[in-house]
Parts: sequence; C-alpha cells; structure tokens
Amino acid sequence: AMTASSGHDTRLYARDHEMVAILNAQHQNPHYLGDIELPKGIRASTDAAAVLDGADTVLAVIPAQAMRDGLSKLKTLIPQSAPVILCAKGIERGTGRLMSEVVAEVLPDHTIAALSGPSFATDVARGLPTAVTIACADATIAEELAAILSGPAFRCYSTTDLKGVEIGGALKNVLAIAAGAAIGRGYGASAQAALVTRGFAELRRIAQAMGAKPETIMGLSGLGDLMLTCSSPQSRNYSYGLALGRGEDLSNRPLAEGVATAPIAAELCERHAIAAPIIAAVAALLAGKITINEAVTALINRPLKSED
Ligand SMILES: NC(=O)C1=CN([C@@H]2O[C@H](COP(=O)(O)OP(=O)(O)OC[C@H]3O[C@@H](n4cnc5c(N)ncnc54)[C@H](O)[C@@H]3O)[C@@H](O)[C@H]2O)C=CC1
Ligand SMILES: O=C(CO)COP(=O)(O)O
Repeated sequence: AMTASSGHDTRLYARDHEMVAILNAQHQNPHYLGDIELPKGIRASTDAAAVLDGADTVLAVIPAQAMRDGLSKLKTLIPQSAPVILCAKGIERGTGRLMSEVVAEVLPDHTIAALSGPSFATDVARGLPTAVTIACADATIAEELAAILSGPAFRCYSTTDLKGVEIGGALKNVLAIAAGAAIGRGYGASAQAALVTRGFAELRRIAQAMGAKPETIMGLSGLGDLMLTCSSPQSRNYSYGLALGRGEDLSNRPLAEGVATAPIAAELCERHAIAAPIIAAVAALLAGKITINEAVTALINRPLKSED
C-alpha cells in the first residue's frame, strides 16, 4: 500500500488464489486488513515469475522463520539488479542469523536492505502518518530507497546500520511479549514501564556487543518500535503476551515473531555472556519452564546493581 500510494507500479506475489482474486477485484485484503480500501494500483498474482519480472526493487514480507525457504523458492526469479528489502522482524531459529545474514546466504549477489520501525500494517494501509527507517550498508542506496518508499503519509529515514535496525526489530517483539504478559497477569502499568525500560537496557547491551550504533537503537527501529509494540493490543506480540498472562488458549493465534525469536535470542546472549534476564525470562516462560509470577519474582529479586 505504501509503495502504491507513492505512485509506484506495485505488484504483489501471494500464494492464496482467493486473496489475490479479492484484492484485484475489490482492492481489499479482508483477512489481514479488514475493509480498508487499498490503492487501486496494486496488482496481485499467484504467478511469482510474472510479479518479479523486471522488478526494480523487491520487498520480502515473509515471516522471519520462513524467509530462507520463501526466498530460496524465488531466488532465480529475483532480478539481479533489484535490491531486496527485508521487512521481517526476527532472528532465525537454529542458526541465530539475522534476516540479512540469511538472505546473504540465499542471494549472495544481491543488495540487501532492511525496513523497520513503528508501523502497524493497518495504520500504513489506512494512510495514517508513519515514520520508519531503511538500512543498507551502501549509504547512497539507503537514501535512494528512502526516497522511493516515502510518500504523502509515509516518512522513511535512512541509515547504513543494517545490524542495528535488524536487532531492534527482532528483540522488541520478545520484549512486547513480556510487557503484554505483565499486563495480562495484572501486574499493572508501573511493572510494564519497568520491563520495557530494563528490556531496552538489554537491547542496548546486545546491540553494542554486535557492533550496532547507539543512535540506531535510540531511533525509530529501536526505541520507536519498542514503544509501539509494548503498549498496544494492536501488536500481535503484545497481545500474545496478554493472552499468556490471562491464561488464555494460545493456539490458532496470529503470527507473533517474538515466540520464535525469544529462545534463540536468549541462547545468543548466554553464549556471548550478555546479561539479558528479561529476554531469558520470556524464553523460559514460553518454554513452560517458569510461571509469570516466578519470572517477576526472580527479576525483582536479582542482586541490586547500578542502573546501566
Ligand atoms: N503486520 C505488521 O503490522 C507488520 C509486520 N512486520 C513484519 O513482517 C513480517 C511478516 O508479517 P505479516 O505480513 O504481518 O505476517 P502475516 O502472518 O500477516 O503474513 C505473512 C504472509 O506470508 C506468507 N508466507 C508465509 N510463508 C511463506 C513462504 N514460505 N513463501 C511465501 N509466503 C509465505 C503467509 O501466507 C502470509 O500471507 C513479520 O516479520 C513481521 O514482524 C513488520 C512491520 C509491521
Ligand atoms: O512490527 C510491528 C509494528 O511496527 C508489528 O508488531 P506485531 O508483529 O507485534 O503485530
């Protein structure tokens, strides 16, 4: 919707024939976006070759855990000259790879960029004002992509800090589960603010260890998306946490990327001796190893330390 609103010829590949037919005929995507009117310029198809033929830029909007498989199937169809913009927020389970590292393995000769920041799909589709960050190691390409994607209500900042952008996007989902779980369990807004703030300290620590820039973590793709995702039931990760906290049934829920990212993020922190007790608690909670009450008690009773 954002590229079409900015006047670009926008083609969408999807596997679901019914969704494609409805999108082309009614300019809506009822299952994901309700009755929101999408730009008429979007043309959807189940024919990946036709969609990708001659594309100048490719946006990869596949869940993080399916990114390797999804792009592997399409790799011969993606034009060599087209930068691939990753929109998934997560760390690959099993390998611990960031999405750009996964894609570098699948499409080693392509320019890779990542688009991230506080942006609920429904807000963007409605044309509500949104600001995000696009990262690419090549500053000129990052600026070009920011110009291409920006539109009347969509403002795109650019950076060369690909890792920083990816780490923020992946970890805010894990922290949103913690925030939602605390609210769902009835711990209140003060506990929520404490979890988000100390979760942000963990994010900063991990980012520093991975060589990301502090400015990126303080920016839209870090703090910005953390604020959004940890405070709104519109977030699937936050609402997953809410349901967990309330003891609700967790089957058949929409995608919550933090569920898959939490264990691998916790493992990476442990391996690199980075203190990340909230991320570790989310992983343990999701694995059924501890209860929310035990997690909160353990966090609050950790040895006292300086606030860094
Ligand atoms: N929905 C949102 O507000 C935002 C989502 N994101 C990120 O975008 C990524 C995707 O999220 P959503 O689109 O919301 O998820 P979704 O679950 O709503 O849709 C994902 C789509 O990918 C398709 N898919 C799954 N595996 C595939 C494969 N192997 N090949 C081709 N298609 C495949 C699914 O059929 C589905 O249509 C996630 O990492 C999410 O964190 C980022 C910003 C905002
Ligand atoms: O990343 C998002 C907004 O920036 C969407 O968050 P959820 O995946 O938690 O819905």
